[in-house]
Amino acid sequence: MKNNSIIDVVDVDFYYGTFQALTDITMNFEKNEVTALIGPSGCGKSTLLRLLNRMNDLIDGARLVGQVIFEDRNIYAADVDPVEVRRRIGMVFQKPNPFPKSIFDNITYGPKLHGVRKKRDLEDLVEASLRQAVLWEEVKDILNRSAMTLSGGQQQRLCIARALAMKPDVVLMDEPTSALDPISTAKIEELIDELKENYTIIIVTHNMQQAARVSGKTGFFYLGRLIEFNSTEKIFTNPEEKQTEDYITGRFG
Ligand SMILES: Nc1ncnc2c1ncn2[C@@H]1O[C@H](COP(=O)(O)OP(=O)(O)OP(=O)(O)O)[C@@H](O)[C@H]1O
Repeated sequence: MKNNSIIDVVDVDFYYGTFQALTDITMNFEKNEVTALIGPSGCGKSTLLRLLNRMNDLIDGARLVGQVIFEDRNIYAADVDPVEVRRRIGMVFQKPNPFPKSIFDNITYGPKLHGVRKKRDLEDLVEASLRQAVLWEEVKDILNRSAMTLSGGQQQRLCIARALAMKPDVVLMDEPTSALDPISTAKIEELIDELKENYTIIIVTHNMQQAARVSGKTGFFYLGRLIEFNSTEKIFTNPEEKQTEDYITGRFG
C-alpha cells in the first residue's frame, strides 16, 4: 500500500445476482491524482467506479466480496454510513443531471440537507463551488434561473460544482463528457486538470485521447478483470500486456 493512497481496492469480486461483473480487483488510487478507467463496453468500469462510493448498494441482488479501504477503513464495514461515504466520495454522471431547480438551489440542496443553514454561508458556498467549476462568470447574474435553461456543457459544470459543494475528497466521473460537444469537453478536461490540485479524480472514459490527456494513471479492464494498471504514459506508449496494446491501438473494443 503506497503512502499517497486515498482508496485501496483489495481482492474485490462483484456480482449482480449470479453474474460476476468483476473478478479479483486489487488497485489503489492516489491522492491528488487523476486515474482513468478504460476498456471495452461491459468490462466493468462503471461497476468499479460505483462501488467506490457504495452507489451499487442501491441495486437489488448486488454483492461485493473483498474490501474498499478509504482512509484506513473498509467502506463496506457494518458501522460505516453510506451517506457519509457518498459525501466524501462524490459522483458526476454521464448525462448532466441537474435538479429542476434554480442554479443556486442545485448547489445548496446537499449542503442544506447536511445542516448548512445560514444564508451567508450558503451564498459563499455557491460562489466558491461555481468558481471551482469555472462556471461562476457565466452564471453569477442568473443564479435564480432554472438550471435546465443552461447548455449541456454548463449543466455538467454545474453538476461538478454541486458535487464540490459537498466538500468531497474524491470525485468519481462516469464518462462526464460523452454527451458534450468538443468545446465543452475541452472545458471539462481543463477543469479536471485544475481540480486535481485539491481533489482526487477517478474517471471512466471511452475516449483514449481523453484518458491520455487528463490522467496520470490508467487502468485497463477486460471482461471484469484489471488487465493492466500503470502510469498513463506507459499504458499509451509501451504497455506491458498485449490486450492493452490491442485495445489502445483500436484492434478491438
Ligand atoms: N444493474 C445491473 N444488473 C445486472 N447486470 C448489470 C447491471 N449493471 C451492469 N451489469 C452488467 O455488468 C457488466 C459490467 O457493466 P458496466 O456497466 O460496469 O460496464 P462498463 O465497462 O462500464 O460498460 P460501458 O462502457 O458500456 O458503460 C455488464 O455485463 C453489464 O451488463
